Amino acid sequence: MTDQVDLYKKIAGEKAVEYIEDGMVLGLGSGSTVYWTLKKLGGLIEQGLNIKGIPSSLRTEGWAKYFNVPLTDFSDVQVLDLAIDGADEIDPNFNLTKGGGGSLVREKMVNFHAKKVIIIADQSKMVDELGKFPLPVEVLQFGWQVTAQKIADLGAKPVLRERDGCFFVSNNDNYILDCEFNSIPDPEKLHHSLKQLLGVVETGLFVNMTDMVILAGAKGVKVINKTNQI
Ligand SMILES: O=C(CO)[C@H](O)[C@H](O)COP(=O)(O)O
Repeated sequence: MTDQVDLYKKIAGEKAVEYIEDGMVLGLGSGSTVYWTLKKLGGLIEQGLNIKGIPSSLRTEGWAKYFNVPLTDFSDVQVLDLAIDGADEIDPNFNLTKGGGGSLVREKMVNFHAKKVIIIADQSKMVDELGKFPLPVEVLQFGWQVTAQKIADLGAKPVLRERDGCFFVSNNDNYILDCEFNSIPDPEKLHHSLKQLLGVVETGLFVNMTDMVILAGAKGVKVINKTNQI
């Protein structure tokens, strides 16, 4: 990642806090862009802002604690006011590919239960069609080989994710298959086809869940609402 991309992530991440209001319960997404939101949020909390958040990954939980962001969970609140999250790809209909960091199940739960979802990203994440970024699919460890074969039958090349020479294990103790589809013309249809396969826990396709996208790039920061998309 270039310093420039890092800067765009910081700009988008910090911009998102403008939509946070006192008393809100927040969904705290995952990834390096969200890091900047959490850092900025920590500063506002120090100045008296009163919010609490549900983290969508153990990594986010660690950052939130570091920045003194009060945390809660679904035993305490069932509806969140606002979720702020990153993405790996965003299409013109605001469908997303997520899960590059391996937290897609918790991210989807947090976003699904939020009244409003804001996605923050650098400009490069905006694409004409999803699919260049291999689609992360969370699967049970048990029998992952047969699940991978069934996904391959749908036209993908699934690769079991590894980190540091070991199989990557998600926060939910599952594996991730990074599935090269190259082109995903109908994200909703593909999501449903994958969900029908035994062994698939969740897909990284987030369809019809995003209300606003904040994109930062060479031309500055752009806030795009679902109603006036590009
Ligand atoms: O879906 C995610 C993690 O599972 C992240 O939101 C996505 O990978 C974007 O990350 P980053 O902000 O680091 O580019």
